[in-house]
Amino acid sequence: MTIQQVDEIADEGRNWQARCARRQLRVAGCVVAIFLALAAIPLVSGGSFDLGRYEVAIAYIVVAIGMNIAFGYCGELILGYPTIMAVSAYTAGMLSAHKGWGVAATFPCAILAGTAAGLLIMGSGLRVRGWYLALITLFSVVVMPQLIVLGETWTGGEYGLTGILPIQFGGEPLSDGAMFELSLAILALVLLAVWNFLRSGWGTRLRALRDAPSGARAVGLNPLKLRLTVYIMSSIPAAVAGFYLAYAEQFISPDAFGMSLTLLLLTGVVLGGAGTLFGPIVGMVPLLALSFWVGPFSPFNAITLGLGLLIGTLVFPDGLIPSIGRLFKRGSIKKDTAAGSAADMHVPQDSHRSGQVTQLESAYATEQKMVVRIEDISVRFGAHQVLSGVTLTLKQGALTGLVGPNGSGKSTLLNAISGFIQPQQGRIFIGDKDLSGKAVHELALSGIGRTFQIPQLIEDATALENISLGLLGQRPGRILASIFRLPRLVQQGNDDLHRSLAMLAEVGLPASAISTPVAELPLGLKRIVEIGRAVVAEPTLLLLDEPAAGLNDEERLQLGHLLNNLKKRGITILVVEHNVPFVMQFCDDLALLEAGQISCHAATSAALPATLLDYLNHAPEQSKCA
Ligand SMILES: Nc1ncnc2c1ncn2[C@@H]1O[C@H](COP(=O)(O)OP(=O)(O)OP(=O)(O)O)[C@@H](O)[C@H]1O
Repeated sequence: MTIQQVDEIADEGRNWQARCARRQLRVAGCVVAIFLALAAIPLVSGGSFDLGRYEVAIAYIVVAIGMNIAFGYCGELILGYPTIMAVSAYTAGMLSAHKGWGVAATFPCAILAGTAAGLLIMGSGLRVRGWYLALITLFSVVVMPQLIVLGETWTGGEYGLTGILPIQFGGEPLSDGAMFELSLAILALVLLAVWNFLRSGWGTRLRALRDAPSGARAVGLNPLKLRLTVYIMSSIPAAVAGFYLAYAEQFISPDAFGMSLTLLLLTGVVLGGAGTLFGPIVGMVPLLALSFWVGPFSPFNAITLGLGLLIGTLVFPDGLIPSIGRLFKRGSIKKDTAAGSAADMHVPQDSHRSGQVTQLESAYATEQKMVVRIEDISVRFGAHQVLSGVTLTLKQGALTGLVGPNGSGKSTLLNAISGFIQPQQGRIFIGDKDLSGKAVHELALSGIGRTFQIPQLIEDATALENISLGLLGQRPGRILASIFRLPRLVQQGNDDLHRSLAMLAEVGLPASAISTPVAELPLGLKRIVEIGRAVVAEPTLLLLDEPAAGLNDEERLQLGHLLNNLKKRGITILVVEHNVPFVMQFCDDLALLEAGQISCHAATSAALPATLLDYLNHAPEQSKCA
């Protein structure tokens, strides 16, 4: 890549950062203006009935914001939020009504109880996904009102709980106006906390878990830890809303936490745009307005909500916010039609092939520079023995091509090395370190990077964001530091952004990839983005699964040059590839996998053994050596 091209990317990176900062400032300005306007409502509003309705509406919006973290950003179909609200509301209500506790004491109890209930309900998400998870969590919404009725001595049963003491300030109960301002303050704080949380890198982590779970694990993200974080973060707003409702109404009944609330929340999040920060607000406001217009207890309420969902999703299939965003973007996309062309790739020509490689496996094993050793790996699926005692040694900075017939187990071997499959026997060493039995994310953190036959990327994120995921996988992801936007974390985010930009330039992506969603890139560039994501974390071993598949001659050549450059950085590369000209041109040595074993391992710089030549000459016509 020329200095001019590197400068071009650095310029575009700076422009992109400036554009993002400007957009965030504009959005923050609008939000502050809206909140200030809303704060004036008590001055013009009719009275406590109207204010009470607005407070309920705001509480529901707070819950929808929490739901959006799990459902929108992480793709977890969790519907049990009314239950979390109920647990929190009843905890606060009962402690206040029966024990006379003040707000300072009931608040932590309610939030803890609500969050614990959230973890309990959502815990099944650690085992099941999709509709199973939806059904289990929905079940809690059906059961909760019955539990409340069963515990009527404490909860007041179906007639509701009364006697909740009002929130006091200076010995006086808060006025209706002050209660409304409190609800606004809660909404503002929750929105700010969630915004900070999502833009600190957690948003990218969660979207990776939603769209590319294997990719997320391959960069070092622990899905269990991520999901627990999501469950806690999405439960807290519901718990806060439940707590607030108990005090706002000073009366709670089981009817308030039923199925219709679930429907309202789901509709609002989907209609506004799941996975967008302001989607739940934009979706909930018209629905709540409709609901209040029809009457919350009217039989037409559910019908109106259902119609709203139907019409909304037909007209705005991705939700209101993405549709509005597309309208604004349309002009710029038209202008930028060349954004994703593979021909824009800027990969420097490598100056030389790697040095001599040794001939056979036994010889490799004695080399001082040996870094990766795969020993006696066996994998069986049921009765099907795919790998039987595969042993392979890879030298530092060498590019080894793993070839073999379809179904011979090449991808299985990559999966076994990277932890996606636990082999029945065998060991994997990087240097002296035995990595056998480790989980995928642990192996990623130990220096194993990989790509996939079908790229595992966040399709609606830009190439730059996808590459930065490689670094996010290495970071501990501190939740409180993210919410409070501690300067140390912001600095690290900036450093990571610059490293990701440098990687984008190094792998030869065009400057336009900084702001182009990868969904708009051709397959060749997607593969390069995946390589960038793996390499930015500076792996010791890079595993590539058919990176040249579907590429044209020019793109293959560019990919080969890129791999040569990565080798020069000392990265050991194992590439599964069917394309014979590609492996002959770029690989330092070739390993042939047949009948579950490495039948031959030799350097491409020397005369190839007959077994390997025979395989290469009988490879499919389109991939034969010219
Ligand atoms: N998770 C799995 N469960 C059961 N069988 C599997 C699984 N993964 C792979 N296999 C089987 O293992 C064998 C090897 O598959 P693998 O994908 O590793 O082959 P490959 O050499 O990479 O093939 P190709 O070159 O076509 O990609 C195939 O018969 C495949 O059906």
